[in-house]
Amino acid sequence: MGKKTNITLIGMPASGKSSVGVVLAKRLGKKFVDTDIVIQEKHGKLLKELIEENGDDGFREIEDEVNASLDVSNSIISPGGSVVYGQKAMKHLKEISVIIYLQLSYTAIKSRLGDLRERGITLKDGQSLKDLYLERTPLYEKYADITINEMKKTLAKTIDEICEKLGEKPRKKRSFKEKRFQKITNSKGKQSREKTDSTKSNKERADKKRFDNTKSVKEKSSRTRFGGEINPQKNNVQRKNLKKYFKKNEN
Ligand SMILES: Nc1ncnc2c1ncn2[C@@H]1O[C@H](COP(=O)(O)OP(=O)(O)O)[C@@H](O)[C@H]1O
Ligand SMILES: O=C(O)C1=C[C@@H](OP(=O)(O)O)[C@@H](O)[C@H](O)C1
Ligand SMILES: [Mg+2]
Repeated sequence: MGKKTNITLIGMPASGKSSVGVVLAKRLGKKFVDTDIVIQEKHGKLLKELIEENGDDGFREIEDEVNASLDVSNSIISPGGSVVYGQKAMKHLKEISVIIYLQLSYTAIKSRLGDLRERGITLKDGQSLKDLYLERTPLYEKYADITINEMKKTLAKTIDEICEKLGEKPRKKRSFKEKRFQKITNSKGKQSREKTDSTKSNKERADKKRFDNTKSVKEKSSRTRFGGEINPQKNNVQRKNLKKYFKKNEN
């Protein structure tokens, strides 16, 4: 497993092979290959059309052939869910990649899937989604090097778990405080926290802008009135005078 630079995701349709695959590729700095797209490109037709024209068995032959001749490196490979029927394809994918099975319950798959035929799933006449799930589960289990249970996990959590199982460094998690507040240093070198701009409400942003504008107008007028730069920290008399001046002018 150590020398393999490719990762192949297998699992039922809608288990997330394509959506998890593309994000995982970005996370690990790898290329992304959706072999359903390779099939469409090669045959110049949509998967749905290929299934209609060639039947389920004909489509699976095409799928087997395309996946078996995949020549890629440093890639996340996301084949279609039916790839596990292809012996040539699975032998090849096993040789060139670490195989990860994205496992999800039947109920979760059913609720994620919309119109089965529209989505182009290869179902034999009279076969239900439940039959398909039961038929395929042992095949996914047979080929998997690693199994990830996706139940009740967000896409990000699934990716974290894949990385963990692959022995990749975990993403540095920022604490709630870090996300909401940024560290600021005042003129005395003391550190405190202020809400980050992206987490401020519109009202808070508007208030801050108004405060900053007022501050700069006050600073400007104080310079004009008292001449040149002032240092309020050092000059208490000047500070007191300034306070009086602003109080008088604000009323
Ligand atoms: N936690 C999740 N992880 C991955 N996909 C999810 C998740 N929750 C909902 N989904 C949805 O499930 C579907 C997965 O589809 P897709 O990535 O095409 O799967 P596959 O390639 O295995 O058929 C997408 O519509 C995606 O938005
Ligand atoms: O499981 C299937 O029968 C299929 C799944 C599809 O891919 P996804 O698993 O990416 O949806 C696609 O390859 C084809 O329409 C057949
Ligand atoms: Mg897919």
